[in-house]
Amino acid sequence: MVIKTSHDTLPPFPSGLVTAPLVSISLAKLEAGDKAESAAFYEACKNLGFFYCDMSGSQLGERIVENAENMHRLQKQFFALPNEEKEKYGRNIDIFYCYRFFPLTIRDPNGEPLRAENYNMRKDDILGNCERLPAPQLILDHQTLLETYVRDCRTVIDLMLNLLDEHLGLPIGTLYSYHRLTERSGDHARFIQAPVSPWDDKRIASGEHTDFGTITILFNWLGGLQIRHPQTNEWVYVKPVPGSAVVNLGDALVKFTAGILRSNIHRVVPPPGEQSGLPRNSLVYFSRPENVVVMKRLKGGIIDAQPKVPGEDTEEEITSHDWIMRRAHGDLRGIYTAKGFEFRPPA
Ligand SMILES: O=C(O)CCC(=O)C(=O)O
Ligand SMILES: [Fe+2]
Repeated sequence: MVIKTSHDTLPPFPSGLVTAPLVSISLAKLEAGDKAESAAFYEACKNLGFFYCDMSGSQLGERIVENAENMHRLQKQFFALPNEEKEKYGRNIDIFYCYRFFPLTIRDPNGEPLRAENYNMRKDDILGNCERLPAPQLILDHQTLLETYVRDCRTVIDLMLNLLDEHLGLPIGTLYSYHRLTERSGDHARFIQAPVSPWDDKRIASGEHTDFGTITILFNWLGGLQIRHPQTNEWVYVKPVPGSAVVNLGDALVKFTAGILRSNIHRVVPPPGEQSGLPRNSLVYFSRPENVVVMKRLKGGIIDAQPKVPGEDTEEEITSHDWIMRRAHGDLRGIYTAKGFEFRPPA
């Protein structure tokens, strides 16, 4: 079944662009224990670290797609709030979560700099694992949607973690034991909005990154996401596919598996072709290890046979919480690959 989404209300992704070689993995088949699908999933996790997750035919998946559309409507309402209102839930509350914006050099008709914006909602706030950070009434009014969305994304991620355990030769439940839903972690849902803006090499270069958590579930409606093709090193577009999420692995899984799994570098550029005159939204669910987990290779299974990663012996022990903060704001900016950590100072 093709799930109804709002992609067809927007101009189409241009034909003729070089696109990334993402395989499509069926959630319904993974849920049904299909061995060939599970093998294809594991290959994608080792080779590109990015794949489409086709949600059709899965009750859970179809609810996620429907709610991604509801979240998309909610994020447009949120970003349409007056700037002063959004700023009440900004850096004064938390340096990482809540509302963040980056003023651009382009201005609106009133001379105000346009903003690239995001709004980060911690899973622990949404699930009641901690005292809630203040949030606008609009967000509080959508608690059921937010909670369902978080739980559903995590059900998909937890299924994938168990499959990874199996392929890595770890006891089933090993990876989940570092990602328990009830424990504090950096998991969060993110709304993203970029205004219509011209191509800007410097800004785009400063946005190249790998995700630093575990597994990311992404929905977007317009093109603009690009990954660096691991063989050709060219930047290639990831075409949005209605009814599918883009799933990618983050650096925590590279580190836990000493480089068996892959987190691919990616970036976001202005939407291509006919889509270029539109603001761009995306919706992301980031999963991350529990705050207290120490970020180092796991013991057991085929990980033990992995060669040493450069720098592994001399690296200081760091918890997931500190790793995220230092990756986001501090002295650990960069990408983490099978070759080790590559420092990338902000442009
Ligand atoms: O907007 C997108 O399509 C991707 C966003 C992304 O890569 C991120 O927020 O980490
Ligand atoms: Fe990302």
